[in-house]
Amino acid sequence: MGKIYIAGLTVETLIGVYDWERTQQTSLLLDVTLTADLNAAMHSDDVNDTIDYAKVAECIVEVGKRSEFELLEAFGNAVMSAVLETFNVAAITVKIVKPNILPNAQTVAVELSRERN
Ligand SMILES: Nc1nc2c(c(=O)[nH]1)N=C([C@H](O)[C@@H](O)CO)CN2
Repeated sequence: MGKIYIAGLTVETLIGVYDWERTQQTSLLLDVTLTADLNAAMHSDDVNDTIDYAKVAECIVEVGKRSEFELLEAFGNAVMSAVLETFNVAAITVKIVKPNILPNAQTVAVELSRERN
């Protein structure tokens, strides 16, 4: 097993509890950790034998484009479902950072994890 990290991925999505948040998309920053078997790629040096982090990033950006959740928790769950359905990963952790939303904090964030059943 190994880990693949994507840090600070910008994802635009409609998200928020309040009416003023639902008139335009918000920029979120995602940190994603994937647990997967990387042994084949370690030996073959072939991107087809691993989890292509560029494709994972594209997948997550697409989830953002088509979703309109209220909570970071629900958006994060949709991200994890999409990645688990599309890629051969054993586990995923997603930290979703929402900047500049509280007057007295730089960021708020939620971190969620799921494993393949
Ligand atoms: N645990 C959470 N708390 C809150 C969320 C959220 O997504 N998860 N969202 C909001 C509002 O949308 C916030 O962005 C502005 O107040 C409030 N609390």
